[in-house]
Amino acid sequence: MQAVEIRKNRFIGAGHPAYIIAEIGINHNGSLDLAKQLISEAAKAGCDAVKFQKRTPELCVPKDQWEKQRDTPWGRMSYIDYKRKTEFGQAEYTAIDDYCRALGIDWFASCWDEPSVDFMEQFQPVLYKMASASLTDKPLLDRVRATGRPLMLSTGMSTLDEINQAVKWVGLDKLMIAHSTSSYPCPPAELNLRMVPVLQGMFPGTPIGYSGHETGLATTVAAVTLGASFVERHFTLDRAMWGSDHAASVEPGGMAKLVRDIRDVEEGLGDGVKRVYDSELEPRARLRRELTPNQE
Ligand SMILES: C=C(OP(=O)(O)O)C(=O)O
Repeated sequence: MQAVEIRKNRFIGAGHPAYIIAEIGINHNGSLDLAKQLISEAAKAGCDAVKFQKRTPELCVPKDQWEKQRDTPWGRMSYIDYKRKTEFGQAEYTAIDDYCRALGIDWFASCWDEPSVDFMEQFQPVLYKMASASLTDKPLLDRVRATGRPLMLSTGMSTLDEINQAVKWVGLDKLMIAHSTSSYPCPPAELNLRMVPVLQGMFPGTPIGYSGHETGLATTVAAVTLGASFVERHFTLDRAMWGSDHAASVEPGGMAKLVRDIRDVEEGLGDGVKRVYDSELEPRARLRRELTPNQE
């Protein structure tokens, strides 16, 4: 499997530590302060990157939903106004870019429409993520590919035919593919983690990862054991916060544990070459019975 170099000396793929992404998405609830706290906690937990979702609400919300009324922490308002209120713009993303640089953590976004890709380009992101919902959106995939940056393609809610079609459209250059199931939260029975090696078999030269929406941590660690070279989990300060993605997110303590467990598993997997370690010599001498020649 080839690795994709997303920035100088940071590769995603076989032989490199799993790239761990804290998906802030829309869990900042429109607050830059909250976004900064999330970035800081993700960096403390040892994550490689934080991720956001960038949309132009007028292009992403179907027209028949615009005027639907909704209760929000800011009072009752139309769905389109709510989406506008929770969308970050120039000032917030400039501050996020500065903050992430200062903390030494990567950041990028999934872009849900073409102007959002054009907007993100000013920040020269390490990569673009395409959400599972965008896998069949050829104009958007084309726009992202035209940037020449690495692409992480998520495959939730998709058939194998749709995945093959999307890969034909985008090509294999600097491509990474994430297995995912788009249920929030996703029950273990629908995680289907064996799709990680199946996708690896379908696309042998391409780093395969995992974008998880389960509530626990063990299954994300298992995805790494099965070969995922990057993982993404939603991230929140408090799962009880108002908003659609908080409940299926990981809190800072959980994220620190997840990072630690992934790093332990990566180290623990070893190289598969059987050897007797020096640390085993003393127990070996002490615990093995001394056999007489005719017992051997
Ligand atoms: C929804 C997203 O991703 P996924 O489909 O991997 O959950 C996203 O990145 O915005």
